[in-house]
Amino acid sequence: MFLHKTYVQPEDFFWIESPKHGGTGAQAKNVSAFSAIRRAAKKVVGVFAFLFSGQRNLKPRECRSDPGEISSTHDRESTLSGWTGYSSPSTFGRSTERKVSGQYRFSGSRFQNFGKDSSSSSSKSWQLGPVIFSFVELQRATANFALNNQIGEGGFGTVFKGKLDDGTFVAIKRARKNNYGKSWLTEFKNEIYTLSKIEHMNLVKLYGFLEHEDEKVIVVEYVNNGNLREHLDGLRGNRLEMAERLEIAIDVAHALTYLHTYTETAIIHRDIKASNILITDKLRAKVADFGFARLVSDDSEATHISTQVKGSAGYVDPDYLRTFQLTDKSDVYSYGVLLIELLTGRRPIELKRPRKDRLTVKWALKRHIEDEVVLVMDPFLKRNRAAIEVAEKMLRLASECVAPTRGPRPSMKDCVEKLWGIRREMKETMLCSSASVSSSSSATHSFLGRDSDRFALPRIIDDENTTQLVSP
Ligand SMILES: Nc1ncnc2c1ncn2[C@@H]1O[C@H](COP(=O)(O)OP(=O)(O)OP(=O)(O)O)[C@@H](O)[C@H]1O
Repeated sequence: MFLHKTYVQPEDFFWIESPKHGGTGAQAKNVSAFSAIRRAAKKVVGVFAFLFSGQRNLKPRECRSDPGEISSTHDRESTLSGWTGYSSPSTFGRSTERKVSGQYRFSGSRFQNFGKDSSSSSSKSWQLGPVIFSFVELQRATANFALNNQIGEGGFGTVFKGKLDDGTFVAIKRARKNNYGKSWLTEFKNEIYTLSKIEHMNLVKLYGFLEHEDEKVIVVEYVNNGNLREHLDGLRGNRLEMAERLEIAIDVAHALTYLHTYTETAIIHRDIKASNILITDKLRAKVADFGFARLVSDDSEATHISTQVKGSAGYVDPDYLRTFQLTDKSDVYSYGVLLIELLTGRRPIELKRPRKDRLTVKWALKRHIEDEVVLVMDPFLKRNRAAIEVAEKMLRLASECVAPTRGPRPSMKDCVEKLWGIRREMKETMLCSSASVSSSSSATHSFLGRDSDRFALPRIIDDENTTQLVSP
């Protein structure tokens, strides 16, 4: 419960930890629900004031107003809470190649969500919107940032697993202290701002942050089963099966479609890669790490934004590298690389391989042209008919995504539709194979749903259709 915590006064633009509010005393616990709600509202105002500081001197009251500015998007956003994958037909087919807005805009809808949720006095305050944590609280959550709570390391800093006072597990991203350049600070604010605007089951949720003296910390939803790269490397138990890889591909495609098409302001992630795809215990995917993300305005005239190139080696769109023009199709390129990574198990760049095989995309596409898809498949994947068919179709889709120029690349929404088609066909193939196997022999088959909440896929244990594993 955080309603007793420090709240930003509306007139403040920067949060300063105040001992007067920082404790967990009985007095604080006794605040009425009404005053708690008001204080939490002020705190949300403060979060956004913090984000806007240095960009424009925005008074909190102004955040709420400007109905003209928000009216076109508000209805859409309000229909999106609890989004499950498909919605907002009005946006079907609209171009998502839009230009970056000059200033970040705040729609005000978060206040409305806040008002709605706050009727429950038992709700956790981060559910009402991002909150500002105290350092003491985060120290408590991580046993003073103990080494054994460390779960990751990235360009930004160190990631810790933490347990908040209310029992919620969180991931706490603590910035490296010698890191504080201008662009780094932008990355920090960017991640908070972008995450605060989004809500989707395939994207990590922002709970709050801390900016106090030289401490910069982001607190997000904890995703408990490592990242995709760890799964492909076999560091997380069983290797992923083809059906599981396909589910992950669909989850990531949903997340990107949401970001490109259904958010109030379109968002380009800019750093899609396997280590930024977090995996749940049910083997579902959540996209993380919005440090490089860019918001784009809804100007249908604009086709791109010009920006300094950001991203990770092997995943960056060559068209973006060449032109410095960023569009949502740059995410589509990275997504194509990710599809190939899912199929092959290889990293995009593998320096230990012979020169001609080092660039995985090039290597895989050559095999695709030569009709040797089975040789591209991760050696740990079963080679049954259904899996090979999925590999062929996924590779075809990946080859479209990694087209050298952005024009012919599909949108993420197109990818979602194609992937659902692949999934449907895989299910049919599996059912056919399963039926023919059981009628011609006593081969066993079972219906397992280890991977998915969606619905169980048949998993053929019999390997009658297995082709010989040929090492590439
Ligand atoms: N919400 C989370 N839940 C669980 N683990 C996480 C979470 N966020 C990050 N991690 C773990 O920490 C690792 C590093 O995450 P982080 O987002 O800091 O990487 P990064 O800074 O983007 O790295 P890079 O700069 O190389 O892109 C992830 O690969 C993941 O294993």
